Amino acid sequence: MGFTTIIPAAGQGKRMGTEINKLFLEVDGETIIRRTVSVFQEIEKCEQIFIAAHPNEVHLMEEHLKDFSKVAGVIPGGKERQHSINEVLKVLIDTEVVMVHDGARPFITHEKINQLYQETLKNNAVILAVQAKDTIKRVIDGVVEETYDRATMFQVQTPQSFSRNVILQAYNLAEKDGFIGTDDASLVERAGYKVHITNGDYDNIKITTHEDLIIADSILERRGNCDV
Ligand SMILES: Nc1ccn([C@@H]2O[C@H](COP(=O)(O)OP(=O)(O)OP(=O)(O)O)[C@@H](O)[C@H]2O)c(=O)n1
Ligand SMILES: C[C@](O)(CO)[C@H](O)COP(=O)(O)O
Repeated sequence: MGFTTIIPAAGQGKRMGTEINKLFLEVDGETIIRRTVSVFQEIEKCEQIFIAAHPNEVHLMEEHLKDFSKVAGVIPGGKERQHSINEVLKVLIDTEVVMVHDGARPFITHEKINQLYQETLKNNAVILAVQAKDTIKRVIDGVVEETYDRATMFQVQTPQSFSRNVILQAYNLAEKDGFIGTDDASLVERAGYKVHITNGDYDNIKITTHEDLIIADSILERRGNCDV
């Protein structure tokens, strides 16, 4: 038994501010999306990878990733990240565990993916998270409403991993209710399941703005370009 990976890659990269989808930008000579896909390609338990691509970039993405044998399909994505993932869920068969991982997080490691997979076999819904380093406050109209106990605050990452029936049920319910969440786990939570966390990695950044490219270079330099 193994798992299927869904990689949402259909965004516009508006906050990056480049003309092309940020996932086609290169970090140290390799595109962000190829870096992300190659980590999953090398994981023995990853059986297949589906990519959600912008409808205008499906062919480009297929060509760009054609040498990855585990890429089983490039599916046209939707308006929001959640819609893109939902389009892939509709074509998924023959898998018991589904991992969703942002195309924009190329520094995920083999160790973290394998750890997450093992945890998903014990619990049906598991996500990577790191302890918040800053104090988190709830703010409305520029005024602080509440300060949270930092010990209970976590920043969540991807991959987020689920038994197939759990993620399918959660996505169907969200679609029925017109609910849009900023991550997959929030859909699973509102469907009534317990979502567990396992230790993430502060290097597992989501490349979102231009400054993140500088951080990306420094992560690669520290890793010597090989430690995944
Ligand atoms: N309609 C969308 C929007 C986002 N994504 C993907 O979801 C991941 C996380 O999204 P984010 O980093 O916010 O990427 P963008 O949406 O491209 O960025 P922005 O919000 O700045 O436009 C990315 O891999 C992105 O390609 C997607 O598949 N479909
Ligand atoms: C799913 C996610 O990466 C968890 O941190 C994040 O919520 C994606 O957010 P975005 O708005 O699509 O960048």
